[in-house]
Amino acid sequence: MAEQPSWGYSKANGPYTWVSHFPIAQGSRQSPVDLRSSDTRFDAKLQPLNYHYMPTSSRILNNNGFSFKLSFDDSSDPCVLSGGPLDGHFRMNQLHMHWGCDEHAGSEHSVDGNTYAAELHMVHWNSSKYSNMQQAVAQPDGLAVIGVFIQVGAEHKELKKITDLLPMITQQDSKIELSGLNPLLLLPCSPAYWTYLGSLTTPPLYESVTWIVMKEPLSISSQQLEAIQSLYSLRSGKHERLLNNYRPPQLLAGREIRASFK
Ligand SMILES: NS(=O)(=O)c1cccc(F)c1F
Ligand SMILES: [Zn+2]
Repeated sequence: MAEQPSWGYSKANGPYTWVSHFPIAQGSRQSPVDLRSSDTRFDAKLQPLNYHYMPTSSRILNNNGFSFKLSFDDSSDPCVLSGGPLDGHFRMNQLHMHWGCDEHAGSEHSVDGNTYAAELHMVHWNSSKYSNMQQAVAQPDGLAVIGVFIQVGAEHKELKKITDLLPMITQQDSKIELSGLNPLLLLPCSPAYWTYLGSLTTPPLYESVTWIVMKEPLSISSQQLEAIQSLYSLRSGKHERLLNNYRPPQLLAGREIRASFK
């Protein structure tokens, strides 16, 4: 079996090339999408989201070569999401971000064509139906990801616990302990969200995600955005800045986007 070239975000291996090794890239349930007002419908039956999130104990913050991710030990005192559009309980497995090289592009979802500086993803797996993330990740009802837009403004105190550590993990695969992060403080004040059925936005692009995108963005300082944008990757063998790690919007292909707000 030929070694699969590693995917990435450069011209040579970026989002427009992923279909060659991951044909589902042209599927009918791909993410991200542009959240267009003309495609969204207020759904009064949508429940509020329920978070049973505790300040986490020791966690690993590692860089997979394209982003940093905070992995949670989802066996003990898990952070659990339920309600909203979801059936059952979903355990948080990791959180990570996507960004670009300027503050007006970097999010994956967009709102009526408008993009943000970055987007936080909080990845949960369906612990009511599956035993772990690996089992759930390819199932159509396997994952729920909360997307939170990020714009430049006031400093974000809770995200500072992450951005302060980033200069220490600029090398690919470096890891560092982070404890005491409270994921609840990474959510915006407003409970308003959009929801639709989509996919992972990175290979293998499994169509297994119920997306929940929060309407209200978080603000971080320009210094915090700088720290995020200064992550380096050795993935291509060269020590280079990560210029961007966001996938462009995909076809809605007739899907419905529901809004929890009018
Ligand atoms: N960008 S993303 O949230 O769709 C994502 C990426 C990698 C693994 C995942 F489980 C996942 F959900
Ligand atoms: Zn993501």
